[in-house]
Amino acid sequence: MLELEGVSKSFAAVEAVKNVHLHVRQGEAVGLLGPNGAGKSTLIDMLTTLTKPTAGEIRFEGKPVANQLKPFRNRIGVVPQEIALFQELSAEENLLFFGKLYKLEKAALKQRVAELLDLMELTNRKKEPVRTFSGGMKRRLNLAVALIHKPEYLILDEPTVGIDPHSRRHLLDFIKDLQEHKGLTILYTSHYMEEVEFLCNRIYIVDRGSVIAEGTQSEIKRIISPQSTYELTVAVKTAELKEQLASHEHVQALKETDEGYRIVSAKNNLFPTLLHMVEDSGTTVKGIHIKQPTLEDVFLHLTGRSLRD
Ligand SMILES: Nc1ncnc2c1ncn2[C@@H]1O[C@H](COP(=O)(O)OP(=O)(O)OP(=O)(O)O)[C@@H](O)[C@H]1O
Repeated sequence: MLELEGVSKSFAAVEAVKNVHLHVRQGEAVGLLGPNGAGKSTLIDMLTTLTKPTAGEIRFEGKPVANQLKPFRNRIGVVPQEIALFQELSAEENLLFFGKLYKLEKAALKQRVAELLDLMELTNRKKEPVRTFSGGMKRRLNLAVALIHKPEYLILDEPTVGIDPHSRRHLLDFIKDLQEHKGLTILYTSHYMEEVEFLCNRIYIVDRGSVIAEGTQSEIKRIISPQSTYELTVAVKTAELKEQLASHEHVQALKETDEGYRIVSAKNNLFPTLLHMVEDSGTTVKGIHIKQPTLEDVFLHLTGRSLRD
C-alpha cells in the first residue's frame, strides 16, 4: 500500500497541497480528480519522489519512502504529463534507452521492448523516429516507457492531455487492461471526470490543494443524492434568465451549457417552476431532463464551480 499521511507542500506563499491523507491499496485503480491548479501534479511529484513534502509523510508498505528510495523507484512506473521521449530516436531505441537506465539485462530488455511495442500496437512503426508519430502514438510510447522495468504501481499524471477523443479512448482501454488483467495498481490523475469514472474504483476529488471528497463512485455520488440535476435546454439563452434561475430559492447550483443550463436542486419536481421562469423571460423550453449525478455534479455541488472553469 502507498500512503500519504497529512502531506502538505508550499512554494513560497503558495500552499499547493494542504494536509492530504490518501492511500492506494495493491490492485486498486485510484483516481485524483480536480481542475487545473488543484495540486495534482504537486501530489504526483511528491509521490514519485521528485520533490519532498513540506510536512507529513509518504509511506510504502508501511515504511517511509524516504528510507527506501531506490527499491521504491524500481517498483513504480511514472507517466508524466509532458511527453518525455527522444523525438529523433525510434520507438524501439527510446525503449532500449530507458530500459538501460534500469540496468535491465540485454536479452531480457530486448524481449521486454518487443512485448511492449506489441502491447501498445506500435510494432509496425518501431523503427521510425518518434517525431513522425501521432499524438496518440507518442502517448502510448510514453506509457510503454513507464512500464519497461515491470513496475507494480503505475502513476499517471494527466496522460491524455492534447490527444483526440479516439486516441484518448484507446489509451484508456490500455490502462484499464493493465489494471484488470496485468495486475498493476493504478493512480490516475485527470481533470476529465469521464476518464476517472471509466477507470477508477476509488476517487479523491481535489480542489485548491485539499481533498474535498473521497470514496467509490457511488459513495461520492451519494453526497448529492437527495438532489436532482436538471438539464434545461431553451430556444434562446439570456443573461437575465440565467440570473433569475441562479437566484431562485430552490436552485443550489447552476452551470451554463451549450444549449441551456444545468441546474442542481433539492426539490424533486422543479419542472413547472422552470417552465414558468423560461416562459416569463420571453423564450421557450426545448427540453427538460433529470440526470443521474456525475462526478462533475458533485464537484459543482461542493465548490460551486465547474471542473473546467
Ligand atoms: N514549482 C512551483 N513554484 C511555485 N508554485 C507552484 C510550483 N508548482 C506548482 N505551483 C502552484 O501550486 C498550485 C498547484 O499546481 P499543480 O501543478 O500541482 O496543479 P495541477 O492540479 O496539477 O494542475 P495542472 O493540471 O494545471 O498541472 C498552483 O497554484 C501552481 O501555480
